[in-house]
Amino acid sequence: MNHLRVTGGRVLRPDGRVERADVAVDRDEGTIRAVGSPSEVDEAVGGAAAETLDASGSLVIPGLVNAHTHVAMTLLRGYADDKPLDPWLREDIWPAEAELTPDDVEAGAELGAVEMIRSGTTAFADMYFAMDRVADAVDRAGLRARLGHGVVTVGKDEADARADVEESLAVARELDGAADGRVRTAFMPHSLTTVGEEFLREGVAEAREAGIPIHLHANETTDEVEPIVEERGERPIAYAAEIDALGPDDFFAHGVHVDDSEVDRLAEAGTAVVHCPASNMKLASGMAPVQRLREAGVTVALGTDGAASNNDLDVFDEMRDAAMLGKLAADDASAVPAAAVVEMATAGGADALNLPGGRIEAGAAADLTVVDLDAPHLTPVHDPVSHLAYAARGSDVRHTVCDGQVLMRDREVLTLDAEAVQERAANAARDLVERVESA
Ligand SMILES: N[C@@H](CCSC[C@H]1O[C@@H](n2cnc3c(=O)[nH]cnc32)[C@H](O)[C@@H]1O)C(=O)O
Ligand SMILES: [Zn+2]
Repeated sequence: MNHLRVTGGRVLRPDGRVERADVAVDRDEGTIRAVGSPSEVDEAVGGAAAETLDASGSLVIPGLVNAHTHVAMTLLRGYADDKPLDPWLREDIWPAEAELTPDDVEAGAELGAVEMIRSGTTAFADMYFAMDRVADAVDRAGLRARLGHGVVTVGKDEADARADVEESLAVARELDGAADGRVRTAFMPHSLTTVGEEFLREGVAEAREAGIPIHLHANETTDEVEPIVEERGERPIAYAAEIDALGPDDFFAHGVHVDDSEVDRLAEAGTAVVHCPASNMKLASGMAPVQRLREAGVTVALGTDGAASNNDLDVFDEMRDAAMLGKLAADDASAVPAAAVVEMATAGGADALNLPGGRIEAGAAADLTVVDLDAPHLTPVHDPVSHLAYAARGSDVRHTVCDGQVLMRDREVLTLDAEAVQERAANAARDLVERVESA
């Protein structure tokens, strides 16, 4: 067996316990072979020689999952801030995106990949365009992702709108299984208000036939809920169900303005919600009822959303924001506790995206993050799970492993040339802004 051994650390197990253990990874299979004491692991792997990753003084956790982003928006980080969603998109973001080339998308996706690897994220969901270039970046980076082309039909003529739907379906069919199976796909209408009903119905029907899941922005702002209620006399989640977009493999971003009936429908349907607390705070969209969603049995994952509304891709920040905002939203300091946000960022994310990973146990995908606890801001360690939620940062990540491959060792990214990626992205962003200004 071609074997990687993570040694000397403490390991976060699926039941939330933290125990001293080694982890043996079968690199050919990309799976975890054994978790246990050094001698137990020796026995399980038959003494096979191994590459080792030192985890002493560190915590080994499942690779974090960023379940909703637009990764190439790293190029627009800090480009337009301090506005609500609708004018922010229409006045700043969409005009800039109109000038983005496929090369830019690739440069931004690579930058995002470096940022994610460095902060311990091993899997993400991405809604954008030029997705073949995003898939290439995922392939080179060694990450895992569920990718889709975002469809917008408002303001487009019939032919353009239909072409956008067709492109999303084609991308979902063609890219599924790319990067040695680490890329999976979804049909991704942008939202229930930016895609017209007939296009939603047609696209969803085709996606269903092909077994492709659906991802969209849902109930993000009141501006998005009210027109649906006014026009249809029903709330967005009911509308989603009516057009057959509320299935057990589907996952919706935001779910900020969902009422009790919608929470129950999501739970019954098994549709996951990706909570994006930083984006919701920054755009002043509102507070998602995370505690209520979880109590109802909805799978809740965490997402950063794009870097232009966050402004980074660090899932550690998202854990802390989710805990803080969840308490404020519920008016209860015991709501959304540390263990809950850690679960949302790991198993919850993997379950929402229906991707392997999210749990450190024999047979699971070898997607692991090793967090260095030897730092002043992480001392003392009364409770490592508390530290993950409330005190650790992405920069505390030491090693990142995805699908059994070491993507970062001792804070050095191995799969991409981080410096070159950063320089290319900075140049692409500068040129982009020049084009936007002269357009
Ligand atoms: N094919 C579409 C692109 C859709 S990609 C997904 C879109 O979501 C946008 N976006 C980013 N963050 C948010 C958010 O928080 N809510 C809604 N849309 C967002 C993003 O800028 C991007 O335009 C077109 O040609 O316009
Ligand atoms: Zn988004």
